[in-house]
Amino acid sequence: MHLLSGRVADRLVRDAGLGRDDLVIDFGAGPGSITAPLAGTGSRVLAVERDEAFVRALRRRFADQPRVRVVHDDLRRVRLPGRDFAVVASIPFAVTTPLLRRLLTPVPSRLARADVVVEWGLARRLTAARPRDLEAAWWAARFDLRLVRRIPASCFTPAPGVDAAHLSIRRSPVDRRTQAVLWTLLGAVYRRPDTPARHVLGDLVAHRLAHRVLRAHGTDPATPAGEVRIGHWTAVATTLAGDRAVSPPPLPRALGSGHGRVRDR
Ligand SMILES: C[S@+](CC[C@H](N)C(=O)[O-])C[C@H]1O[C@@H](n2cnc3c(N)ncnc32)[C@H](O)[C@@H]1O
Repeated sequence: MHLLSGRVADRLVRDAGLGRDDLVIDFGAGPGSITAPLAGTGSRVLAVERDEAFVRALRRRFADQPRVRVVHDDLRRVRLPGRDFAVVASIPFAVTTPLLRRLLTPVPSRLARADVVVEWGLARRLTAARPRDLEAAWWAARFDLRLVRRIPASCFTPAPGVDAAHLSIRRSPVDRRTQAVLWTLLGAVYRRPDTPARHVLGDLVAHRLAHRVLRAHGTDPATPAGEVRIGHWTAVATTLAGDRAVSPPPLPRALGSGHGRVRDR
């Protein structure tokens, strides 16, 4: 499935706001409809593609552009850069979730920003103010996820059965200690989403502190924990992380690697 018009690719690249200092990855580069405008930004571009014929064509097409490197690999396994990078890509629908897991789950992820095409329904789910599960909450608490626009199925060939969306992803400045608090907090929330927030938080810190912190962030302590907006949980975690009396358990090992899958136990 490839983009028919250059307009969608141009807009994605424009919104990404890249310059010469950036390193950007196009996952599933295909014929290069996104790689080409990316090359025009002057950034260093990695075009990852697993199909041999496309790889050969991409290498020919960008042979005179030393800042474009074509990587023949599977996006689920390719080594990710050890420095901050951006992603601009129309991600193959079948492997969107494994790729997002690699980019958004690990605590040490070097993903700084992404402008990607994903399935419309997935973009809607990931940008809900109240994520429906722990994984979506973990991503939304540490990255600003926005649905930029709908992209009709007719913009692709062959046309998929569903529309797509431009999803914008920007890393939020959440330090490691706050992430440790967040992990414990969100794990508790998604184990008991129907329980009042004050009880869920009150099982982790003193009841008076739980009450005070929830109120300070404009959350009624009686609200079911799963209905509290994700931005409020991030704010609560930030406040608690600043309190030296709070000592969160260490983050699980799976969150430190590039292959983390979010599980709450
Ligand atoms: C939906 S993507 C978009 C292609 C192009 N960037 C565009 O926007 O027109 C399709 C491309 O992803 C490649 N692809 C599919 N699965 C892949 C994987 N696991 N790793 C790397 N490339 C993959 C396919 O070979 C195909 O060229």
